[in-house]
Amino acid sequence: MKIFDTINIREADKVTILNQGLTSFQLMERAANEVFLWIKKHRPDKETTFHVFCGQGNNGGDGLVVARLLHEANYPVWVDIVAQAGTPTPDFEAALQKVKEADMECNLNANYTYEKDKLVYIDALFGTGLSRDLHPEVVKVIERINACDGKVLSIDVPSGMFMDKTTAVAVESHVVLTFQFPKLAFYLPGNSRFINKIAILDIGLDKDYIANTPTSYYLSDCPSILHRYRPVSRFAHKGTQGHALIIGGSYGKMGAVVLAAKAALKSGCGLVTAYIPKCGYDIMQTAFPEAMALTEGQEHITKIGFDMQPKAIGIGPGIGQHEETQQALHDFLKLNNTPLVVDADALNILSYNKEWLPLLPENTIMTPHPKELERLMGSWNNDFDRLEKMKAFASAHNLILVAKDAHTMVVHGGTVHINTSGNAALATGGTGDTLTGIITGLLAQGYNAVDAAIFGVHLHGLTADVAVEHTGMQAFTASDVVTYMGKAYLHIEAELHKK
Ligand SMILES: NC(=O)C1=CN([C@@H]2O[C@H](COP(=O)(O)OP(=O)(O)OC[C@H]3O[C@@H](n4cnc5c(N)ncnc54)[C@H](O)[C@@H]3O)[C@@H](O)[C@H]2O)[C@@H](O)CC1
Ligand SMILES: [K+]
Repeated sequence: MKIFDTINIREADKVTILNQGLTSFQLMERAANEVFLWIKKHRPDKETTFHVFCGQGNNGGDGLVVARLLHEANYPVWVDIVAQAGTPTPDFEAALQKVKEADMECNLNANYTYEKDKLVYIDALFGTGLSRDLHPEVVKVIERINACDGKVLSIDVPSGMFMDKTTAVAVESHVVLTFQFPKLAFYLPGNSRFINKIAILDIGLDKDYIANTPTSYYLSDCPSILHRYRPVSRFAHKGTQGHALIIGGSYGKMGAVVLAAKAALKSGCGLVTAYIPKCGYDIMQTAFPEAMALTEGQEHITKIGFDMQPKAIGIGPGIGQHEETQQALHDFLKLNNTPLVVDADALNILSYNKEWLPLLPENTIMTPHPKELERLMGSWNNDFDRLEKMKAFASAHNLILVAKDAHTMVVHGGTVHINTSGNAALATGGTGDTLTGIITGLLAQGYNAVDAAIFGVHLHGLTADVAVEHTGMQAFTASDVVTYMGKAYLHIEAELHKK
């Protein structure tokens, strides 16, 4: 799904108005009606009081239309218009006129009469048009909303959130009902406290404009990753499903390579070989009998060489940073042309030896967590700066960056795919190793590198989404990524058959 910036969203509005023969107020009414229908579906009881806070731009106009529709449907509604939140737009004025005609409680001076129970706040102070810092009075309103017990529904955007720069103060919303497109700012780590759930409402914007307008940002939700999925052929055998090689492990860190190897096999590849130091031989053969094992070095890897021809290689889980291992990595990279996934200490070794980066095959996939990312490409000033630096780094080295976070981002060329699957259960040791295994396993099966990264990240998150119902959040472990991979695939198959 495409993520557009504010300029493209405005353009999409204009094109829609023109092509569908609408007025801009009719589009506002259509958008607000979608919000109203969502509320009616999710809040059918009519005892809830809706307290609508409106600014005076078009977001405030949306708020007024929603308030009127709720009133007409016999919900109790209060409206406060906040004078310092924008200057009235023509569509806001039109919406206000209709509110007045509907004879509703509408508080033009905004003296904020709060009720205690059964309260839902509708946040319509600012939308995508916020362009400068908030007036102190608006900050006060937002702080009061955030301090209250009621549920907060934000229309389009949590008010106060900037679309293209760092946000200091914004509404902490429970659900953002956003129009047509997900917004980039929703998925940035610095904005996490303002966002809980996001519902994307289709307001019928021009389909051709959406399809034909390029963007750098995409959301990877389940429907949009389906075209990257390669179901297993009826004629498959272990030879056609690909052979993955996982290189890693050192004394005390064998679990990482066991997890990665298991995840590679469970992702669907035909064969997995683990290349490990001798101290890990018994561990690997016992913990994971399906894997073949090659050993070299006693407690850490001192050389990397093998006769087999894997389809893909994942390197790094548990490998450590011993000097001999560093040299072994360098010598391996000089000779290797096989598609590669680099993780953990292999990434750290590369961070200390950036002159080795040109040795990586084109489209090598790197899977750094935030600290590893910083070591690789330097620090960033804010989330937007981080995005620019990731795009520059991936392009400069012809790499695919998988920047792990609550919303993992897959960056290649100038394009960023933001993942939506997964949950906080994944914040536990070893889940990164399973991601390396999954992506390596997919590469081995013949997925191209971009598909392997985007689909693999989604699949990995999905294991946690399907697992938590059974494991709970706290008790989920990296081994559960492996255990629930089958269920995650079944979920994807079910989505595929819905189409
Ligand atoms: N296609 C869509 O997405 C649609 C969007 N609509 C709504 O229109 C909104 C955008 O409307 P606007 O562009 O009017 O912008 P907003 O309603 O977000 O309000 C910003 C207004 O206040 C001014 N302003 C900016 N920063 C300010 C500040 N710190 N203090 C005071 N005033 C400030 C701006 O000049 C602008 O007029 C969307 O978020 C959405 O809610 C809908 O009405 C129709 C369809
Ligand atoms: K809003």
